[in-house]
Amino acid sequence: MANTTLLSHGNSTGATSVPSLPPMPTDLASLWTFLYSFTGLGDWAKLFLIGGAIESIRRLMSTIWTYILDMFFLSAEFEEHEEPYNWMMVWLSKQPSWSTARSIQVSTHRYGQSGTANLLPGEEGQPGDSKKTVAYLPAHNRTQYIWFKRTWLQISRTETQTDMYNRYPEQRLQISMFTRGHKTLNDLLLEAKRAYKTEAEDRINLYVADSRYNEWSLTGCRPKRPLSSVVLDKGVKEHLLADARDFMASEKWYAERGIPWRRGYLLHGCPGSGKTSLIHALAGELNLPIYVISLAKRGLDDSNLNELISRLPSRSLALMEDIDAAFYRGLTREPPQPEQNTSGPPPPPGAPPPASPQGVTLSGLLGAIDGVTAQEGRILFATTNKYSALDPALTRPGRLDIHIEFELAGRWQAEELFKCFFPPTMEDESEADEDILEPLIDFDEKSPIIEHAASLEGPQRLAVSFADNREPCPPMTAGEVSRLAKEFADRIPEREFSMAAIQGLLMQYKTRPHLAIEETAAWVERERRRRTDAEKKDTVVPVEKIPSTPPTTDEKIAPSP
Ligand SMILES: Nc1ncnc2c1ncn2[C@@H]1O[C@H](COP(=O)(O)OP(=O)(O)OP(=O)(O)O)[C@@H](O)[C@H]1O
Repeated sequence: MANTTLLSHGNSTGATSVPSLPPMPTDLASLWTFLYSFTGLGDWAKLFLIGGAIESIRRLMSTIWTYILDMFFLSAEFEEHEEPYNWMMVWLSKQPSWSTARSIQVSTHRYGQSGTANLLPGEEGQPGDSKKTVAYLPAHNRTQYIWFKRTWLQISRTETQTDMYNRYPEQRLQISMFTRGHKTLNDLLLEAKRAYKTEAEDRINLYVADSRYNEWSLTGCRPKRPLSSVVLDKGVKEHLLADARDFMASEKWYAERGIPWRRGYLLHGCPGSGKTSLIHALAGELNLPIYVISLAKRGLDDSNLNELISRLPSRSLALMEDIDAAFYRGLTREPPQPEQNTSGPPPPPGAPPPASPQGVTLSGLLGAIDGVTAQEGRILFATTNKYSALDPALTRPGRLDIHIEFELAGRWQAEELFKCFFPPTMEDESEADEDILEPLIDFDEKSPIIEHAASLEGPQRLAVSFADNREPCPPMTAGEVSRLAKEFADRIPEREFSMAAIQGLLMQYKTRPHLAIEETAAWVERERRRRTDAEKKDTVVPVEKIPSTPPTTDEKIAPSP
């Protein structure tokens, strides 16, 4: 009241009067009464309380819902760099649901299966093409539903960013299902794995190191190569196969004697003699995937290599090609020397030494091959063309137990290779009939194409030889093939050319065995001349110019590092 009086007094000049304020609160109750006296604030308080209550109820409901979902829904995630992702994608591509789905991805990706898949459903394609059709898959960033054995599956595919430039986006697949136990998921995985394996039955999976995660990643697969197509001196491949089979079946034997269950093979010798081809064929026989280790790969150092080798799955085949070439100046136990920078300004004082060009050292490699972290149950194959450059520590038993030398082709190998190229297509005739087939090379008796080819000379003749490779091979009995093979081998000098070179010769006459034999002597002369010229010039032998591109059967398992 005193205030009011005061104000009244102040307004004695005739100004309008101001209503009096409630007294200032002195305790909590009066503070509440004081605040409540402001009508707007009271409404705000009500709103606040109601909003808070609604949000709490929403959160509670969400927790209960998540709990219910967790109880009744099972959610499985698949990441692109892991193998189950490929199983699932192959399985999904086989589901008929996508042919009627409203939102799909049309994909030519084969998820670890080899070959291309470019045909559309119903499309015929060229003869000889792969008959694989493009796959229909669930679209990205959409949730889709399909049934699996009366269980409802919710499928979502997403792409996650792995670095700030999103250079290597990673695909993820999430499958949720309305089920309490893991049985349905196991059944699904089993079915997907089976579908994947059926597709890959006659193939070998190839893995290389993925530098992003330093993990193995499936790069593709190759058709299995029949062991019979690799022609080596008698008994070599049989011995190797028997040894590898025995090793795979001897886990207990190794454990009982405390010997690490590992086996190493070193294949050495001249280029193009079948080292890689043999490994490829053996992997197919043993049904093992191949893990290619490129020691010269940029960024691979001792610790990465160690980690990779320790991550090799048991029962796998690790391949180190050109093991000598992986090292900067041959294999040595010396630590890597940093390169001398002879050009450009000298490094500032205190600057770190330049990075060594040598990522993996010999001691790092030795440790990785048989160190404590090295995986058990794996077979290691190493190849080299420079056996003498290898350190004895690397080639000692325990690391590389069996060494096999590959020589230039012998006559017997040339003969067998010829038989591989021209298998018999007719039943053997009686002995009497076989005699009629003599003499072996008789161009008068051959088809007009052969007659024409025989009448040509030099490069023209070579050009015709490729153009005519589409002609069917003349039918031959086993007896005739044997005689032709012998005739061919007699014209190949013993241990002078590699099997790859002889294969190159036969490739030019894929369907004309007689012409191949006829051409052999000239080919040998040409090769010798080329070699002498190259030796004179001391240069690399250039590959012979080929007039048209024949189909290639490059059997390299992995690209050279
Ligand atoms: N012994 C062989 N039997 C059958 N084919 C062979 C043989 N040797 C080589 N070839 C053929 O030659 C080509 C090259 O063979 P491969 O790559 O296996 O030789 P390599 O010894 O591993 O050569 P490099 O040492 O240069 O890597 C392949 O196409 C393969 O089919």
